[in-house]
Amino acid sequence: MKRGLKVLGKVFIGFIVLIIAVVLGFSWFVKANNKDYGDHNQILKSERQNAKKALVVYQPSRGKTTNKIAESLAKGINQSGYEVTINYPGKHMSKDISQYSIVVFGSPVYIGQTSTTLSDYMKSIKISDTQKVLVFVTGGELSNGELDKVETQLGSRKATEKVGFKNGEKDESKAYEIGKKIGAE
Ligand SMILES: Cc1cc2nc3c(=O)[nH]c(=O)nc-3n(C[C@H](O)[C@H](O)[C@H](O)COP(=O)(O)O)c2cc1C
Repeated sequence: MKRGLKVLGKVFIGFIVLIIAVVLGFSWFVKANNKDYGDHNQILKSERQNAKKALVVYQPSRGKTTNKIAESLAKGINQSGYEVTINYPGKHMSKDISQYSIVVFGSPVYIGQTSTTLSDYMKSIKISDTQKVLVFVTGGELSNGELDKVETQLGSRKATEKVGFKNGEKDESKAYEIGKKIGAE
């Protein structure tokens, strides 16, 4: 009887430790999604003279999936003749984005949540109706809700295009083609 209670106690403690580890692990991911990672300005130049400009702003993800998608989209837009600026959202970013004809916003999804660093930046800027806006999210189990949540941060206007990347093998080439297409339109 005493031994049985001892085993039960150990199982209970193990269960509590497991729960704490899971909660800490989840909060680590959520925290990363809401962190300002600072200036990571990168410019893809165009060979065209007086090339039109595009901006790709994305929250990096732990495994770099979102980074790869953002870079592929940027390469596609660049291939269509645009000079593309890529950066993370945050306080370092200019609030005047009127020079960009195309603007891309991207976020990973952790526990149903998109990045608040990205949404705070989106809420702080003005986007005109003449600018093309692409919104994307990355996740394993996406529903339309996450994309809509990011689009809501645009205020009264809608995104030109919304894409969810579900961590598939061909996501990077798909992103490249989408970038090329939006740059060519
Ligand atoms: C702790 C955790 C929670 C996650 N929650 C979701 C979720 O709620 N919905 C979803 O679509 N994907 C979810 N994912 C998958 C990530 O969104 C997906 O892997 C995303 O592309 C970020 O990739 P990366 O961290 O591998 O770079 C989760 C992943 C982890 C590790």
